[in-house]
Amino acid sequence: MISVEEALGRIFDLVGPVGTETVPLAEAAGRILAKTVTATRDQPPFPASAMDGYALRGVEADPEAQFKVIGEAKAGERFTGKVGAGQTVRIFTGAPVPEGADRVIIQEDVDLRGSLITLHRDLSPGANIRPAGNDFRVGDTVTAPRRLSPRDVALIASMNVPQVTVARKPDIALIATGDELVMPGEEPGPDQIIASNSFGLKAMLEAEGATVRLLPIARDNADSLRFVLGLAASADLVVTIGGASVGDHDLVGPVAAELGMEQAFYKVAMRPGKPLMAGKLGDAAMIGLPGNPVSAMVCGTVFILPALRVMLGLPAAPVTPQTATLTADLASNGPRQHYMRAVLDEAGIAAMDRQDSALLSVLATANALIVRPPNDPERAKGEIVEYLPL
Ligand SMILES: Nc1nc2c(c(=O)[nH]1)N[C@H]1C(S)=C(S)[C@@H](COP(=O)(O)OP(=O)(O)OC[C@H]3O[C@@H](n4cnc5c(N)ncnc54)[C@H](O)[C@@H]3O)O[C@H]1N2
Ligand code: MOO
Repeated sequence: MISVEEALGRIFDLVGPVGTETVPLAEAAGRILAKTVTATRDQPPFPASAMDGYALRGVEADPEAQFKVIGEAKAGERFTGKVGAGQTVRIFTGAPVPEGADRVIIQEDVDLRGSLITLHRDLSPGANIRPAGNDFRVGDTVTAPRRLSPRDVALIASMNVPQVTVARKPDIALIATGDELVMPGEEPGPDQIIASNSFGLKAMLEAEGATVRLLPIARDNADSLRFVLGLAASADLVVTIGGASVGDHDLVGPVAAELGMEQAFYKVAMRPGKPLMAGKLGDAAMIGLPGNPVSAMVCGTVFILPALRVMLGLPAAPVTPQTATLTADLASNGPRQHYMRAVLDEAGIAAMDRQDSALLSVLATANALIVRPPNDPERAKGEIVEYLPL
């Protein structure tokens, strides 16, 4: 059995960036920017008023000084003349500051009578002018790779860039296996249960940026598994669920081998998730997840999400653990790295009572996985432990 770190390294060797596509900016949020965006203009493109008020020559802004209003500048329409001595231009927020003026007096600091303004005795400080290029200049960049936030999208729009090059969404084929499984909404037989892992994993991987195809459930015979694996042929990553262990009906390893899978590893020193396998099946990477629901979701978090990030052009890196203070003792750990379902709150973190890898109700209540290294000794309340947020 290899360590989690070694397994993740071997999975990184199986995957690479899947290529790029161009999308309209309106559809770019959440996508991974693949090509750095460069501003094609300055923002603001001219010195702009930051307030509604009166533009004038700052040296003349003495208390109770008077100015003649000679015109108006609004956002979208500049005043084309020049502001001279004793003159002012009525100006609104976002308007180009007229030539000759270098200060905007806010309208609250002014009395207007006819076409004459008188400044108040106490004036608010500041010129109230945003210099040209104050926000960004031609040539400034939004660098790739990065996941585009709504804030990035607003900035790119402001740079007058209508479409962006992003990583193509990796195509992931998900295959649940087992005679015991039916789809949610179907009528299960007396010995059957509902396929759940595929739905949890689809949600997890799509939230990260993949397109996930749920293929038909493969039955516990080689023909069925061969057939469904055939449907996955064009995928970037094939993920099977279940049938990975050592039982007579655990066929994923043998059938994938028969189809030419080059195995990178089988079995990892982790809990849950021990019977994990990975390899290359044709051009696709293949990951065989254990069937126990919590094992599948934990392996998805620890291995598939980091692999997906590499496929999206992001750096190869494990999920970054965080630290928290234990609010309850922990027993010593065995030889496998243990990902314990836990609840994190303001007081700290505590492992949940039931850690069976079949319990989705426990996983759904958990909001963190405490990471226990192999052979970690007993840990007492108050000690610091590492965890992965869920
Ligand atoms: N003799 C041994 N038995 C087992 C070992 C072992 O080392 N020696 N390992 C155990 C561990 S650990 C795990 S994890 C499981 C993994 O087994 P498989 O990957 O072969 O999974 P299955 O047997 O197909 O299923 C296990 C369990 O999960 C349920 N399942 C499967 N797929 C789904 C799905 N899509 N949605 C919901 N539930 C699913 C399945 O019904 C079983 O209950 O093996 C142990 N055994
Ligand atoms: O490795 Mo199994 O995943 O502990 O239930």
